[in-house]
Amino acid sequence: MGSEALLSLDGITAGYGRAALVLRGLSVTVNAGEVVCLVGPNGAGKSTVLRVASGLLAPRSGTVVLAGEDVTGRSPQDLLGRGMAHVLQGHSVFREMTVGENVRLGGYTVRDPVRLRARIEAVKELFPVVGERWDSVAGLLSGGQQKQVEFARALMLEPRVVLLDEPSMGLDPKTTATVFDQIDLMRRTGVAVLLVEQNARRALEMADVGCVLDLGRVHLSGPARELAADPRLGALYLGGAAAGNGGS
Ligand SMILES: Nc1ncnc2c1ncn2[C@@H]1O[C@H](COP(=O)(O)OP(=O)(O)OP(=O)(O)O)[C@@H](O)[C@H]1O
Repeated sequence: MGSEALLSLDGITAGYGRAALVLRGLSVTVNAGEVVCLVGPNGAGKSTVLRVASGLLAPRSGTVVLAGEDVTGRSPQDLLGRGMAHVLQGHSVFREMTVGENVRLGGYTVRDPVRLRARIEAVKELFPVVGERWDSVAGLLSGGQQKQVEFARALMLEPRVVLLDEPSMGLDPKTTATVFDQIDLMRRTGVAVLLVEQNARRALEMADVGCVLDLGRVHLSGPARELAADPRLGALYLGGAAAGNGGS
């Protein structure tokens, strides 16, 4: 679906403080209605790619283009307002607040009450558990349910690009499948999804395009299912979370 490039990172170099560069000429493009999955060993720089895309880390060189506009170096708030949503690794729901309060936080800049109500209804439809547990304290939900609350919160502003950092982390296989189904639903709404996953095999089964990061750049890329079958993918993990045993 859709061939409109919504997010393009081009020739990105980036790093932290005086330490060696983490990204060294990285380029990746995500089209509307497409899931692009970044895989690679621990420390390869996958989360760093998402941080550069969402404005949390300014690149040293290279460009970030969102829906045709050069947004390199813009703040996370600015990028959020332009349609970039970043769901961080781990759990980021406010555990003491209700599901409804968490979701409403994602729409705090929506001034029009009619639009706000419409967005709430839209995310409840996409993630039924959000509606069912609206008044529950978020910390009482299971890990997978909390992840769906995070997704709902991220979609409140109708983002064009969603960055997902290891959404299956800590989830059992059944819940992981549910979360991946939800990512598929996001894709069907026309959102461009840039996904980081350790669970390479499962993620590549669902993604459209796969990119293997190594030494700070995209080392291998292509149609996700072809990449999943590429023996070089396993070799790059060097006995770590190899594609063949990363699935669960
Ligand atoms: N805030 C930070 N300050 C300094 N160095 C950092 C910071 N965050 C990450 N790094 C370093 O940058 C490199 C890439 O980290 P990053 O988290 O992007 O990798 P990753 O591929 O997402 O790893 P993982 O699969 O383990 O989550 C690592 O060497 C890491 O130590």
